[in-house]
Amino acid sequence: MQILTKALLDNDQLYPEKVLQFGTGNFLRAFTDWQIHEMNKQNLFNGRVVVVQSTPNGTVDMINEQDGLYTLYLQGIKDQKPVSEHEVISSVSRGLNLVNNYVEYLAMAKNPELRFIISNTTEAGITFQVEDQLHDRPQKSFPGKLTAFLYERFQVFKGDRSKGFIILPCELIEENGKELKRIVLQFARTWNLETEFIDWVEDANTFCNTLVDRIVPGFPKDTIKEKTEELGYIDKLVVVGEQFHLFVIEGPEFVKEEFPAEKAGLNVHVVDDLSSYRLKKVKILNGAHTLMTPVSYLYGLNTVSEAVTTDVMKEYIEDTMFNEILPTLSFSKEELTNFSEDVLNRFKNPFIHHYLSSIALNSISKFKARILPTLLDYVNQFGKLPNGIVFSLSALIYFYKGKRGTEVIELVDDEETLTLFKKLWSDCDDSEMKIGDLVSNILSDERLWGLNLNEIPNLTELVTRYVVTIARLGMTEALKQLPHLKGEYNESVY
Ligand SMILES: NC(=O)c1ccc[n+]([C@@H]2O[C@H](COP(=O)([O-])OP(=O)(O)OC[C@H]3O[C@@H](n4cnc5c(N)ncnc54)[C@H](O)[C@@H]3O)[C@@H](O)[C@H]2O)c1
Ligand SMILES: O=P(O)(O)OC[C@@H](O)[C@@H](O)[C@H](O)[C@H](O)CO
Repeated sequence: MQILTKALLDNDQLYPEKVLQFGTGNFLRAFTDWQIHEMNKQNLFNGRVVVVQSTPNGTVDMINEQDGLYTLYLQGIKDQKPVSEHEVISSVSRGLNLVNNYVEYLAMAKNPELRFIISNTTEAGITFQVEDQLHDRPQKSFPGKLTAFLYERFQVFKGDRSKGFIILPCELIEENGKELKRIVLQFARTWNLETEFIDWVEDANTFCNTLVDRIVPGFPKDTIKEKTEELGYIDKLVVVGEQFHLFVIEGPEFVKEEFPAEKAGLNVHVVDDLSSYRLKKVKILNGAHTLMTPVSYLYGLNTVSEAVTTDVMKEYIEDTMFNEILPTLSFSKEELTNFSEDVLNRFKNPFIHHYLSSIALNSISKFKARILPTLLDYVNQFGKLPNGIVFSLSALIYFYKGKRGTEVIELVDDEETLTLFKKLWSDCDDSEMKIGDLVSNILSDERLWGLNLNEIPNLTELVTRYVVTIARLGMTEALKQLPHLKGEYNESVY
């Protein structure tokens, strides 16, 4: 069987390179690269993407081996019917590995048609790294690399204001565009670059805040054999995503003209303020993912669809979403209910195997960003603890013991966090006193949570009670007991 390359395609339209993309992962290939492909099909964009790899485990070698081509499966409910479609995406021109191809990377700054910079370097990517220098090849951080590229552009076109970029970071952090710009300017100052360059970064470039939404489990490791037979060629870069997509860009009107995805019929919106979209999506969708992961995994389940369709778990997830997350949001009840029901239907997508283990990556910082604000809002608004959320926090602490029965859980988090949990759990037996000490130690750690959680009334006691129950009875039994353990907190507030 042949590998997917240009030789297998009839249509070999060579559009100019208009987009520089940082991050070679599944998500962007199923999201913005697909959107560009869709716009190209309608002659609305007529441009291609150069993908640059920043970390050693990227995919550029495979991208180049396949002439930038890959197959995207979009599976889910479309117009109320289950749909599975697949298509070869041809919007990527080539990939560059910055360790070997830094000269080619900087040379792209000379291309007058280059207009967009898109990134998804995970939440860890948009950071300032003090050791980065302008002359490094490459700089370690993504903003460091970007600053060096922008400086090259500024020099090549002698500060021409018409040669700046529209910058669309897709990392799931608050005000991603604003934060990226802040760090680029920090590098410019740290590297003592001219004030004219700083002015050019400010005036000629548009850093947009964005919000992305599409569930992309990535490479279909379970079904690749059947898919390869169906396709009739070998594709090492197959990506699976759901049908649903939403891209909200906070930016000026001209972005809509230059990135005419909405005109192409896609669910892409250029708006003045995306905060309400973000609040709903992160608190409800990502919040529910993060909330269910340790509980469902310890219960013995492996995927999101299993979790939202297994009776006791379904009840736990829905109860917590509707009674604890939703009441902290100030949108109409109807809007929140509809949004949550849509999210639950997306989670049930029978085609998609979205592994809880992949959502579990960096769970502590995800809990802090995606659930903790809801816990705090709930306590402030209602003067009591949200039990379902507290139970998830307890399950998370137990999850970081690293065992599901006899199976070892491959925890992926930063070194410091893993070392802390390992030490605390190795000193702990199942006695209430020891677990109480462990819980109190973890909750007090401001590096993990940004504040001392022991200061929240009754939280330490309730988490201890739940962790003890999980440790002694196991998750299945603990979950069954949750309604009784809730005691006085059991009534609904919504
Ligand atoms: N998969 C989804 O369903 C989905 C949906 C919306 C948003 N996202 C966001 O996408 C990210 C994960 O991306 P993915 O699903 O494509 O995973 P992935 O592992 O396929 O890709 C991650 C990419 O980030 C790069 N990267 C990782 N750490 C980096 C760092 N410190 N600096 C620079 N680059 C770095 C990797 O090289 C890789 O190219 C998450 O941050 C998530 O919030 C994912
Ligand atoms: O991608 P992560 O690891 O940051 O978070 C896991 C999921 O919550 C996330 O990927 C969602 O599926 C996505 O944000 C939906 O748009």
